[in-house]
Amino acid sequence: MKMTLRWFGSKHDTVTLGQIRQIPGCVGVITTLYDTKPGEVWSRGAIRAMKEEIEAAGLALSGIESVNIHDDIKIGLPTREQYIANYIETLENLGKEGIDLVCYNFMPVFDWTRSDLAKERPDGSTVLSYDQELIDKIDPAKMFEEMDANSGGFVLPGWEPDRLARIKELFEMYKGVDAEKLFQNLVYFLKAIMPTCKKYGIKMAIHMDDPAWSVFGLPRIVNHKENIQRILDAVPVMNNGLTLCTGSLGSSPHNDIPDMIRSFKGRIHFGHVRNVIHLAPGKFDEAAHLSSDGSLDMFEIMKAFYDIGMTGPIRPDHGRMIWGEKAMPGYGLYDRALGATYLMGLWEAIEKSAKE
Ligand SMILES: O=C(O)[C@@H](O)[C@@H](O)[C@H](O)[C@H](O)CO
Ligand SMILES: [Fe+2]
Repeated sequence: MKMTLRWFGSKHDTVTLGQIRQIPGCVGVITTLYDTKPGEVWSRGAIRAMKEEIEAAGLALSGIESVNIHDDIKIGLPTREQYIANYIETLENLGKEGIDLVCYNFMPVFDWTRSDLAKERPDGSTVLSYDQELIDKIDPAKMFEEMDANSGGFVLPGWEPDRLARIKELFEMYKGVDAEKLFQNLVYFLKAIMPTCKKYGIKMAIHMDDPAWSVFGLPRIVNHKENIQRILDAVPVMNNGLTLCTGSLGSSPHNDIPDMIRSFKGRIHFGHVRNVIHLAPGKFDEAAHLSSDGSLDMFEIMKAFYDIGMTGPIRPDHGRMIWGEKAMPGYGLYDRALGATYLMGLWEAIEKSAKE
């Protein structure tokens, strides 16, 4: 396991590489070219510059999160061919720069969804939270405005404003796309990119849907054990793998996460580890990483990662906002640093007791 932190680049992030370097045990960052749009080709020069900046700060570029997938690929439009060709070119440029891990998601229209980006918890910290009853009252077309108004001026990953203009049109375009069609479109995409992934040893790591159930009537296909296994089986090569996100899977109390980690052994290339607290069906808050602060058993989760011989990067996923920090919701420095050191403490204990 390599401990890493997500970083949005010096133009967009309040957290610096120098600060990340000082988190004990944190060896790399997971990053992206935040200014690129889904469907655009990433130039080799831009990738190299990003890598050099990170390495100059004494850290590794441990993977990309995300190279986003254009909606035409998810919908399965004829125009997907060009966007797939562009994606392949981006993968080639990443491969040539020695980058071998790419996280992405296959959620229609919206990336992760929350009803509140700064819900106050009893200790005064604020967290991202989800309440299905509140979401049901929101007009999906207004969702971008809601998120934007609550984001404290930061551009949220997956909620880039240029998508706002197309929201109604996007909903129209997804009308004929049910879960089966979405799955077939994912398989089509994966089959098309696999030769390039094999050539450069690139591990594609699909992120789980968040929350793990259908939102605004849009289909979900990466949300529970059987669905995820079906994706792995459809393209049964190592390069078709997972970003195992405990917070996304953990939004549903029905997901047995340690069991899923064990059964997906060999196909988990990246881990997002965070805790959530279940409040009622369809209602949860993000919590501190500590097991006792939420509903997930982080010891069992880290133990499962240890048992499968996880060698890829793990990052503390979203953190709470604490100590007056002003940062992108979920992505402040302080609580993610606490999370990283806590997870490394669990790992050290598991590792040492396994050797006794
Ligand atoms: O990790 C998470 O839960 C989120 O921050 C997502 O935005 C995630 O980065 C994407 O779904 C991956 O493509
Ligand atoms: Fe995640």
